[in-house]
Amino acid sequence: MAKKRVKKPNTWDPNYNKSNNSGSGNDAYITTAGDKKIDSKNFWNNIEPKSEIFEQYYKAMGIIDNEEEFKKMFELMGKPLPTTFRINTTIGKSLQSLVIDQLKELVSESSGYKDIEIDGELVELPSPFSWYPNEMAWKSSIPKKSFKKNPELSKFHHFLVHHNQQGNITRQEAVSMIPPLFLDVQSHYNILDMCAAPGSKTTQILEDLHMKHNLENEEIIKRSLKVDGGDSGSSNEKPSIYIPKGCIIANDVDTNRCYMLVTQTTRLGSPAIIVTNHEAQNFPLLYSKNSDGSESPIYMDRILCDVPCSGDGTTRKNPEVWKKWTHAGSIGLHQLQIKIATRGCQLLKVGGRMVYSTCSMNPVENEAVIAQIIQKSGGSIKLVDVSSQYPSLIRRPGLHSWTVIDKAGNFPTFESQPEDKKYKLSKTLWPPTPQEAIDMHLEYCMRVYPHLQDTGGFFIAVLEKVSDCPNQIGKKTGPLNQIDNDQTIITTTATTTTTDNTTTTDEKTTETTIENQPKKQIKNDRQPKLKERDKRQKFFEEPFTVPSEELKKELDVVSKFYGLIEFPMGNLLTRGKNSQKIYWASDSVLSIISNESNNSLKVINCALKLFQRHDGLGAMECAYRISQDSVLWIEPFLSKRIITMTHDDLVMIFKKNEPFFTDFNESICDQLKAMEPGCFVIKISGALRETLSSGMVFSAWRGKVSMHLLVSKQEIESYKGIFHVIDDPVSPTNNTAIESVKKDESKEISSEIVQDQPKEQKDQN
Ligand SMILES: C[S@@+](CC[C@H](N)C(=O)[O-])C[C@H]1O[C@@H](n2cnc3c(N)ncnc32)[C@H](O)[C@@H]1O
Repeated sequence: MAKKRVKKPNTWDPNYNKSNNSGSGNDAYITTAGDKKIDSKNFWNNIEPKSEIFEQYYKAMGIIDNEEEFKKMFELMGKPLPTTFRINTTIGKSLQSLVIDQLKELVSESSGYKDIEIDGELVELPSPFSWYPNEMAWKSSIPKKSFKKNPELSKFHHFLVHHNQQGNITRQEAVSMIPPLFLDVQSHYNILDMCAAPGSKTTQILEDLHMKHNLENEEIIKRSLKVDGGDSGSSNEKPSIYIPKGCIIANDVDTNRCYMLVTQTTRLGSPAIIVTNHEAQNFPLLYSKNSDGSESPIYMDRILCDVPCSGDGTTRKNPEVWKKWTHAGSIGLHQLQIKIATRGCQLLKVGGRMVYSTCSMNPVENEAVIAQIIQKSGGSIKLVDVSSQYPSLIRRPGLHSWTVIDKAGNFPTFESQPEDKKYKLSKTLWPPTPQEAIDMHLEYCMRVYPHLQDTGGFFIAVLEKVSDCPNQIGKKTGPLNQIDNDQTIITTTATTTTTDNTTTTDEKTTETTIENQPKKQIKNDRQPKLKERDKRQKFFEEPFTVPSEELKKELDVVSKFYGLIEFPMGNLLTRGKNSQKIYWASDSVLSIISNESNNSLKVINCALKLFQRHDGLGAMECAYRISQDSVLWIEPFLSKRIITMTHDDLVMIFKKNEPFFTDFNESICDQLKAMEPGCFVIKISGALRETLSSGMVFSAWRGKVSMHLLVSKQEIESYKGIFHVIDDPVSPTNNTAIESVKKDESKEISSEIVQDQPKEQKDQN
């Protein structure tokens, strides 16, 4: 389904990250590469990109044996990152190729994009990454200040802003795109993203989850357009096939960051997502109900374990790393990383794949963690050799040995530590024996160093589960088979502070195996105990539920009102007492949410908001409005209350805000008059890209004599800019307009994150 996205914040706006204060994850840049601020002392906050102990540590570690190369790497680590972005896959294949064609044309030599010099320096051409499939990811090293200085460059900037606004491209750091690629997502998979916020990888995975059906159904889209001339929006094909069978559960321990996840993923508008708020190391095993009433554990097909880390590969966007780097940073996180990865292994399906990643180069957070989980797994977890996948991605093999150094010295082995230190540093920090390292193929891990392809530093390991783990949860096996050996309860007394994407953790851990628990308690308690801290941090989110019989009757009225044809009414969920909001869930999401055995799942948000009830507008046939977030999805199912308009009609609506029916041509005026008051859908006619708005869909309100769009003010202002209803906000000659739109967008982003998100959650009733 060719989907055009709306409500995209402008991530090229230098105010963007300041206002959303996302502060972490791989895409939480303070500003864009090449921006004036990056080059100035402001970006580095007067921090000199240098640290003796940092450099010395990696030199001693011998991660790169060639001295020149090592020097080159550290020099680059003190320079800003290029701007990188992905073309979204959910927009459909035709639109994808159109965006790529436009990009190529824009940066081609024939467009005058040759030997452009700015301030005496030759500008490098934007180009696709050779390792990313189908030219869907690009890099640009053009400094922002240059956009104003050259008309060809300003056209490129215009392109970026426009397509970002339209949701056709997403800004994402290059290394952050790697782990989802190795997850090898299929649309029927259940996927768990254990530490997901702010959600750049989740978004990419979610797109992949939807991609297969997009490719498969491209032909179907064309056929249905032919049948109805492309303007009625209805289709002869069953539209429900567009929804992936699987789902992604995006989890994060930090509630505020979970709301960022909601913002990121809502933009994609998917019914196949659940956002949860758990400690990843205690993430509960979920169950599905079988037709005979029994239950089966849901093991995940894919798990992304992008753990909190010291982030010392992120110096190019987080200059603070230079100031804060210590030996202890990685050591303090090592145990938590092991626990999260261990839980991931327990929740993984046999035959499933888990990708472990960090934006740290420290083996203590990487190979040491992998070695430990393989050793503990009794042969059930293996590293996968992915050297033949994405061969043009330049990477170095995982290390077989390393040294553990703390600020007091350098300890070649665990045993060589002074006695008084031994209780402080865990043995797992040290490398396995050389033979063990060979046997577990630590070289299959991947190290991406900044200088290899002008990125940040990153570590990725692809693991496969070949059999049940020794302490497999959810299995009634072995001596513990009288009870549902569900959990190894990990009680972690931890103070986890997350700043940017570095996390400092001070923790003491006790693992209590099932034997130590009173039987009765375990039997009745499938989910891990809430930690004291979690109990204090009460969970206020209202649960999602399946509609009551009474609500189902109301929804039948809604279905008739909009003339829904073949819409999966059984896949609806509601939230809160008054059922004001109705959500559309994929089969997997529905199966998880509707099973009361999963009630302890702390769901922040899930599925796709479809309808919102608005009472108090006087008597009307249907009080449920279609949410703008889901209008693209529901439009193919509508047989009523849909009006096709032209680009010019849309521009007129933007100009007048609330035009009278009589402001439209006779045909539209008659259609409006013939409708009962209430929500309706506007589809803009025209073949792909015939006009800027062709194919766009809007939720709208039919009043007594006039109509208006049910779209936020900020979005309307952005559209006005794009459609030249006001001065072009991205024109290089119109700085005042740029500033005003940027201001609005930053307001929108910050209010979405700071106010709307929690509010949205609060009034889910
Ligand atoms: C490196 S960031 C993840 C970036 C994210 N995967 C992305 O691509 O946008 C690590 C995340 O782990 C979260 N975190 C820290 N400790 C955690 C825990 N015990 N369980 C789950 N999440 C945790 C942090 O809040 C942070 O959002």
